[in-house]
Amino acid sequence: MRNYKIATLTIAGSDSSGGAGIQADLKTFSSIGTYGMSVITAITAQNTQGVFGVEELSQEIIKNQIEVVFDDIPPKAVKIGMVSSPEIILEIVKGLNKYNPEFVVVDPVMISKSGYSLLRPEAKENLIKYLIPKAYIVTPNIPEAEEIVEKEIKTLEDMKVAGNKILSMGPKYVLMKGGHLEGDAIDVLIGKDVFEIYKSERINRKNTHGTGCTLSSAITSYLALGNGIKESVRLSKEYITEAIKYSFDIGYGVGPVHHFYNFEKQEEAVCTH
Ligand SMILES: Nc1ncnc2c1ncn2[C@@H]1O[C@H](COP(=O)(O)OP(=O)(O)O)[C@@H](O)[C@H]1O
Ligand SMILES: Cc1ncc(COP(=O)(O)O)c(N)n1
Repeated sequence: MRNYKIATLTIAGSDSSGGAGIQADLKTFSSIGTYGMSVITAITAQNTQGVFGVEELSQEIIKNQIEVVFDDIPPKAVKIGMVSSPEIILEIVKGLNKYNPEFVVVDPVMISKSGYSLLRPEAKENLIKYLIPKAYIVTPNIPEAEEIVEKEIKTLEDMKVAGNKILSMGPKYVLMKGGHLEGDAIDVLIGKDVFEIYKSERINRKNTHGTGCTLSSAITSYLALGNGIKESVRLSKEYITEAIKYSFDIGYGVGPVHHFYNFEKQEEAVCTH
């Protein structure tokens, strides 16, 4: 059930092509039905073919954005994506400590699908030490989880082991995303008293730019709307699966998912009656 009076915030990088980062997050919030706000950490010159430039914003303007947003429209849930540098991470953690939002969803963005590094190597330590412990849920993909636990992940069993290791770093839940393995797209939710597997058929489409951003923003919206963790992940998995299924070719490279497939479906239903 949509409720545009419930505010959600994304703290992330801008993707000029609109498929990932801040733009994907705001589209997802809007599609699922929460009021979306943004704190921009970095600007990328990016399209469906790659990332061609990155400029980080100053700590000062990041702090400023966080404070004016929280002081005026406190978000029910916050999603954190590209954080780029050790200093930016510390600034965000300061903000989280000051305002203490109910739900913090951390998508530990490290490398874009096109292979460009979106997290400086020296920032990994702060990510693990300060940001991951603040998370209600952290949502690594396979390469990110491998980087965090410093171990290869090849099987579902490896995903469980790595997920438990990340859980021991302090978040309440870990969602290990299996999009990078072969076969069905299997994600695993791990918590102290929770273990759930979410499985969908692998969709044979190239348009997966921004899938991780979209999934984590969907979880943020569903949590903000009052769903429990298992239901939020189930609904988000359903949303990303359909968004990939309905994706269309735009640009010359790896295209975005269709964030508003649900609206198009509704229109089709109205037209046929
Ligand atoms: N080809 C696909 N078909 C169906 N689901 C997919 C596909 N690729 C990724 N997913 C799903 O999309 C979500 C994002 O996954 P993943 O690709 O692992 O993350 P990221 O975008 O961060 O690299 C997960 O729920 C994953 O299972
Ligand atoms: C600003 C920004 N944030 C996140 C991603 C990751 O998305 P993907 O893994 O689909 O490239 C990205 N490409 N750009």
